[in-house]
Amino acid sequence: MSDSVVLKCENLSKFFTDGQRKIQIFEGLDFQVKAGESVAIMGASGSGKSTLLHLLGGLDTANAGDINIQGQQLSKLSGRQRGLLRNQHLGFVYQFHHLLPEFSALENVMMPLLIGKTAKAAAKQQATEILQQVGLSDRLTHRPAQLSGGERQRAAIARAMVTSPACILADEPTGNLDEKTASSVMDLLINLKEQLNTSLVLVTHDQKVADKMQHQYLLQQGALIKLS
Ligand SMILES: Nc1ncnc2c1ncn2[C@@H]1O[C@H](COP(=O)(O)OP(=O)(O)OP(=O)(O)O)[C@@H](O)[C@H]1O
Repeated sequence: MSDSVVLKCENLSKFFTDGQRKIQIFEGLDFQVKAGESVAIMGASGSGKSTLLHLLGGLDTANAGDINIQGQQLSKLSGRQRGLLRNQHLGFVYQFHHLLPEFSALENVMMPLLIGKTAKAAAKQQATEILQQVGLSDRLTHRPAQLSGGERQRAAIARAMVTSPACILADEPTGNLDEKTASSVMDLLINLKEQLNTSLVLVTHDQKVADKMQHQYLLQQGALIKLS
């Protein structure tokens, strides 16, 4: 495993305002993820886990502090540049698959490559290969509604991984699955991450899922505490 830092945040603070009231979610967070590392972020409901993941993915902006991804400081990028960085370096997996319903599994997985200007034939080949790796080679033309819950999450993982991103940001990726399916989807995610040396930052309530990660953090009362 290389020691290079893929994602780093320093002194990160976020609050929301509700009328006159300021709701501080967290303050002064420092956190970094090296190439190939896997990290679980745990914490009670409402502690700010999803908010942190949104900031790391450039989907929301911090009130203070810096986020650096692959050497690029998010606050210095335009919206377009942030979109490019997301497309090139990050992959996202959510609790609900967020596959586009009118497109097949293959088309959904090709999408990030096409957005990144990969030629259509090459995109089709790469998407087919990764769908084979996640065990969906006989589901290529199925639309999301024609897939099981576990299959949809496998397709969502394939879509997140197809660009070989530096880091995957996953928000409760197995939160909507039964225990057995969740376990096989997690094993698949970890397997692919190992093969591609992708870093993984995963938000979860589930201690069993967190135990599969190399490091664990707890978000509590606005602070991020390193547990392991
Ligand atoms: N856009 C917003 N405006 C105001 N408050 C918000 C906004 N987004 C989130 N919050 C508040 O910030 C807090 C943290 O929310 P967040 O979704 O990050 O928590 P979480 O730890 O991911 O919770 P859960 O485990 O239940 O998903 C919550 O109290 C939530 O109500």
